[in-house]
Amino acid sequence: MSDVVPGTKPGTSPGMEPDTEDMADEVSVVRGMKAAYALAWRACPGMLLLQAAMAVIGGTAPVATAWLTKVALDELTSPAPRTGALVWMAAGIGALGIAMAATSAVTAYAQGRARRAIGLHAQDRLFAAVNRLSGLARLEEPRFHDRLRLAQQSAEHAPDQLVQMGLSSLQGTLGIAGFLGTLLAISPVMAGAALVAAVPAMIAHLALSRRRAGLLWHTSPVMRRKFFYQMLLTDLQAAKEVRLFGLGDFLHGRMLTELRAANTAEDRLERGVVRVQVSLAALGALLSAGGLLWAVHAAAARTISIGDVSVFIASLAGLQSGLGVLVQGIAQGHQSALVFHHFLMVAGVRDDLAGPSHAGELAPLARAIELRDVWFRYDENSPWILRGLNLTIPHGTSVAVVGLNGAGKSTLIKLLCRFYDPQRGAVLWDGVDIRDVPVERLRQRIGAVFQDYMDYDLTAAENIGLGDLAAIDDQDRVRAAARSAGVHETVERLPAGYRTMLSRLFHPGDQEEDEEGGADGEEAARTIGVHLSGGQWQRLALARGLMRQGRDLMILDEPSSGLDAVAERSVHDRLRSLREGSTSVLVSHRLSAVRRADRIVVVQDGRILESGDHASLTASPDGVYARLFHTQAEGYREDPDPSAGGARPGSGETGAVPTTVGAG
Ligand SMILES: Nc1ncnc2c1ncn2[C@@H]1O[C@H](COP(=O)(O)OP(=O)(O)OP(=O)(O)O)[C@@H](O)[C@H]1O
Repeated sequence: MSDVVPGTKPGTSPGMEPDTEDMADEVSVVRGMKAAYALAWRACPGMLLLQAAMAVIGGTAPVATAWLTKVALDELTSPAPRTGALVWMAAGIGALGIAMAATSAVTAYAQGRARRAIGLHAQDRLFAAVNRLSGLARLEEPRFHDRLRLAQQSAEHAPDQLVQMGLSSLQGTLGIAGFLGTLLAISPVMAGAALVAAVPAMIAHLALSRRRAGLLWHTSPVMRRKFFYQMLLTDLQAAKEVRLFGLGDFLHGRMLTELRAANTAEDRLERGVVRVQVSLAALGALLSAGGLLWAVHAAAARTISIGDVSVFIASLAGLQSGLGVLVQGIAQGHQSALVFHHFLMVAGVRDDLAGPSHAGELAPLARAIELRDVWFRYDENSPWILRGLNLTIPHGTSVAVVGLNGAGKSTLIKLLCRFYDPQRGAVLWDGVDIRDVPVERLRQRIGAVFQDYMDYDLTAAENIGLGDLAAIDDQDRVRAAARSAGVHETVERLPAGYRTMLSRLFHPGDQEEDEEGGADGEEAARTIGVHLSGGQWQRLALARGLMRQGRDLMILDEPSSGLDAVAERSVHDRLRSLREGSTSVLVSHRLSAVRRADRIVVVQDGRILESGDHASLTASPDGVYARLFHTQAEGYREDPDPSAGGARPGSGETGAVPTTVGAG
C-alpha cells in the first residue's frame, strides 16, 4: 500500500509546522519589547509610574549632589567663605542623600508589586493560550514543551526585567546627560573618550545576551531530560519500580549527566563573559587613570580649580558607571526580549485543529456517525495507523471495536472525539463533517471513559463531578453516576464519604484552611493520605464518564480492564442496560464484555476487517474474531490432561466465559 495519500484536506494536518524560528531576530526583539511593555502597562500602570518617578529622582540627584559639592568646595577654598551659604549647601547635599535613600526603598516596593502583577497577567495569558489548543498534537511536540518552559520562565521575569531595563535606562540617561554636560564643559576630549569606550562594551554585551538566550533554548532538551529523571526519582507512581529494580542510582546518574552537560555549556559561556568583562574593566580603568592624570596636571597648572577637579572626577566616574549600567541594562533587556519571544510564540500559538468557517450548532444525533475512508497517522514520519477505514455507527446502537494491540482502536476513538483530524477522509455526524462545527459543540455531545484515564488529586465527589462541570455540585447526580459505576459503596465507606480527599500530595484541609481559616481540621486529619486501589480509581473514572450519560455518544475505551471478575460482570451488566437505545462505542479486549454489542467490528491493518454480531462472527471459524474468542475461551476451559493440573476447585476459573484477549 502506498504511503502517499492524495487529496489531503488542506489545513487539517495534525503535524506541526517546521520549527524554523528557534531564535528571534532583531525585528522580533523590538516587537517582544513592545509587547512586554504593553503587558506590564496593562498589569500595573500605577506601579510603573511610581517607579518612573523614582528613576527621575535617582537619575538627577547624583548630578545635583556633584554640582553642589563642587560649589561648596569652591566656596570653601575662596578667600572669604560664606558660612550661611555653606550650611545651605550642606543641607542640600544631605537632603539629596535622603531622597536617594528613599527612592531605593520605594522603588523596591513598587518593583515587587509590579513583578507580581505582571507575573499574574503573563501566566494568565500563557495558560489561556494553552487552553485554546483543542487537539493533542501540539502537546505531543517535545519542542513545544521546551518553548512552554521558557515561556513560563520569561512570563515571570522578562516583562519585569524589560521594565527595569527601561527605568534604569531612563535613570542612567538622565545621569549620563548631567555628567556628560559637566565633562564637556571641563574636558570635551575626556567626554568623547568615555562615550567611545562605551561602544565596544555595548557590542560585547549584546553579543553575550544573544549567546545567553541561545544557550537557554539549546540546553532546553537537556534540561527537560534532567527534569524527567528528577521526576522519576521523586514520583510516587514510579517509586515501586525504581525501588524494586534498583533504578535509583541509574536515574540519579543520568540526571547528573544531563546537569553536567548543561553546566559545561554554561561554563563555556561564562568564560567568555569573564574575558569580555576583564577587557572592558581594563579599558574603563585606563580611561579613569588618564582622566585623573589630566585633571591633576591641569589643577597644578591652575587652569582648573580644586572644585573643578572634584566635579571632573565625580562626573567621569558617574559617566562611566552610568554608561556601564545603561549598556548592561540594554543587554539584559535584549536577552529578556529574546527569551520573551518564546512567550509570544506560545501566547499566540495557532490551534492544532483548523477551526470551522462558521460557528454552527451540532444537532443531536439522529441517524448515524460515519468514518468515511479515514486515513490517519500521527505525523508525517510515522506509519499510517488507519488506512481508508470505513465504519458506520447507527444512532441508538452499540458498536464494539476489537483488535490486537496497536491495531488503532484508541486512535479511532480519538478521531471520534476530534483530538486529531484525519489526513484524508472524514468523520461525519449525521452527514455533517465534524470539522465544520466548533469542536466544543461536538464534545458536549460525547461522554467518554478513556483507557488512560486520570486520577485527580481532588475529593471523591469532584473526581466524579468533573465529568459534567455544570453539575459538579449536584450530589444526587454524582451519587447516581457512582452507583452506575458500582463505586458508591466504596466511596461511602471512605473516612469523609464523598468529601474525602483522594490525594497524598495535598493536605485535605489545604483548601479549606485557605478559604475558612483552618476549619474541619479533625476531619482533615482523618482523611490524610486516602488512596484508592487501581480498580477503584477506574470505577471512579467510569462514574465520571457516566456523569454524561444521556449524551448522544458514549465512548468506553477499556472501561473495565482493572476490575475484578465480579465487578467487571456487574459493571458490564449495568453499562449494557444504560447503553440500551443509546449510541455507544465500546473498545475492549474482554470479549465477554463485547459479545452482546449490536455490532462488533475487528480492526486490523488500519481497516475494518470483520463486522457483525457475536453469533455471525463466531460462525466463521477462520475469522479473526472467532480465533480471538476461542483463544480466550480456551484459557478458561478445564485442561483435559489431569497431569497438567486441572482448574482448582473454587477458584472460579472453570467457566468457559472468556475474560481477556491475550496480548497481540
Ligand atoms: N500519540 C501518538 N503518537 C504517535 N503514535 C501513536 C500515538 N498513539 C498511538 N500511536 C501508535 O498508533 C498505533 C495504534 O495505537 P492505538 O493506541 O490506537 O492502538 P490500540 O488498538 O488501541 O492498542 P491497544 O489494544 O494496545 O490499546 C500504535 O502503533 C502506536 O504506537
